[in-house]
Amino acid sequence: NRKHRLAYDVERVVQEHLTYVREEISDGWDLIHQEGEMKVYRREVEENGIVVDPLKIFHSIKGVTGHEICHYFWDYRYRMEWETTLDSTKIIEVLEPDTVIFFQMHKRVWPAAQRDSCFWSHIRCISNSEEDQPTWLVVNYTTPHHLAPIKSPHVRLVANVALICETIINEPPLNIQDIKRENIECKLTYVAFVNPGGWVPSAALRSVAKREYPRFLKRFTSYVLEQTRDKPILF
Ligand SMILES: O=S(=O)(CCO)c1ccc(-c2ccc(C3CCCC3)c([C@@H]3C[C@@H]3c3ccccn3)c2)cc1
Repeated sequence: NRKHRLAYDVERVVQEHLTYVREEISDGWDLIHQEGEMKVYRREVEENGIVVDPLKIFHSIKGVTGHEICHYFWDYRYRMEWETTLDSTKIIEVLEPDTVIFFQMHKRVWPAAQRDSCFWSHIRCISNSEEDQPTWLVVNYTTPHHLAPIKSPHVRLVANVALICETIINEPPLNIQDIKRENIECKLTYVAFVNPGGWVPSAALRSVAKREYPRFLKRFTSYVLEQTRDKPILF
């Protein structure tokens, strides 16, 4: 039986991401940016002349767990502290404790019209059978909502975004409570399928994406490091 009206959609999209995240970077993906452990790949795709380039970022961050990364990404309370490309974000519906619906106003990227987005956002822990750490993930997926009417001149973004995290414990000490932050590492995969929802100059959008995604992920992961530095590890 269904937990809420979007439960089937959430399940389907989560399973899709779990299937594709393991897919090796095949040909057709260009490495467009590399910075330390961060590798940013993009495929150039246009639909009806609109740039909808899929984006895939691999990154590993020492000193935090996948649970901590997903917690700070999903929880709206922190969003405006790390998201510099938003004018506003608000929860418009809580479907269940780990699934909410957000409405966001994105900062205008001249000369394009201002974008807004409405998506369900779901956080989940997937504990695999082996003893190693579970996988944590967050999915943000566009959904219509009566409290998020599309109002001109704003253009509704269409987004399917996932942040999938594994936690690695390097040189595990004998008992788990002795694990220190220098023993842990989060390996994350961030995928974003963003359709700007209306025409944007291709070159402009590609250069904005190339600049903004690495910046956004770097700022977000630095924010989590600083928030968790002196807190007990959240596995
Ligand atoms: O990871 S999330 O779910 C975090 C929750 O907020 C997410 C991240 C990014 C976006 C996003 C929204 C708008 C735009 C463009 C489209 C036309 C004009 C603005 C872009 C383009 C790719 C460039 C971009 C990339 C990163 C950050 C901002 N800008 C991306 C949406 C959701």
